[in-house]
Amino acid sequence: MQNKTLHFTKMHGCGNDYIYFNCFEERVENPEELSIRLSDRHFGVGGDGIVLICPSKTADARMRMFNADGSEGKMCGNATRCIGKYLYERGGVRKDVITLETLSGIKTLRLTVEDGVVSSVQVDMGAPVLEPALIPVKLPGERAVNATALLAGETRTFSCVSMGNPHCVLFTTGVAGLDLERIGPGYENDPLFPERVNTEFVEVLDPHTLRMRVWERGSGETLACGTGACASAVAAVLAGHCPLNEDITLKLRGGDLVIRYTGETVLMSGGATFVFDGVVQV
Ligand SMILES: N[C@H](CCC[C@H](N)C(=O)O)C(=O)O
Repeated sequence: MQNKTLHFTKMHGCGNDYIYFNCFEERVENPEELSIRLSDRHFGVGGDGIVLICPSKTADARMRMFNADGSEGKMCGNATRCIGKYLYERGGVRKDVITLETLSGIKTLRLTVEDGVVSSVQVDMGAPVLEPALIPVKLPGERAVNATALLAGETRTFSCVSMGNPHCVLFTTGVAGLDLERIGPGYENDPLFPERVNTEFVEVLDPHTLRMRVWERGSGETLACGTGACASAVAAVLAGHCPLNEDITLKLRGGDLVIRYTGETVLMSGGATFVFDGVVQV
């Protein structure tokens, strides 16, 4: 049988890089296996996973994203901004307000366009979820904010927030020096989290600035995590480190995101970048 090829576009949001497929034009079979193979930075294209941009009956497009280990994520903040840019500049969706169907509901994207080029995207990420059973995390009570429990082998204080996907946020110092390759898997796979968890390590620089590193479920350390930045900002507001309804800059290894928790919803603003196009044998 002749080898099938697929066209892809490599994009990143703050260095969180994915391999994008336009499924309005080409069908992707077995995305789980494809993500594992193509995410490999030596034997594949290289990326934190793959993202499918698909037709939708209820929005301008539908997103499916797969981590580098093939697991499907229910939401991906950095990918939503890249999809907004892709749809406007290459997908014929010439609107500055675009809707995107995800496994965590329909998100509204507001594009800043300069001379036909999308320079920034604001995503309404929706309300954070704090009920432990909905994150999910095996902790008692109505919310797991500033909870103290055994986590990754030690008693620690942390907050759990879902932005459609599960996050565990720890406030600490010396974030730049953490050995995430060594400690990350212990958090990701802790039995407190029945669906595993994305873990953010956050340093409060001032009431409007947080430094964050992340160990992502299914992809390891990434240079940025949009949902993680949102979860970190919500946890910081709830802990009294940052103000409600004001812009908070999240300084990530791959760039900055601006997050605002209004009390009802979370707004995420940041860039999106085309890197290259290619054709892959599948
Ligand atoms: N690893 C995440 C999905 C990607 C989230 C992240 N890249 C973002 O930008 O939100 C999960 O399994 O829930």
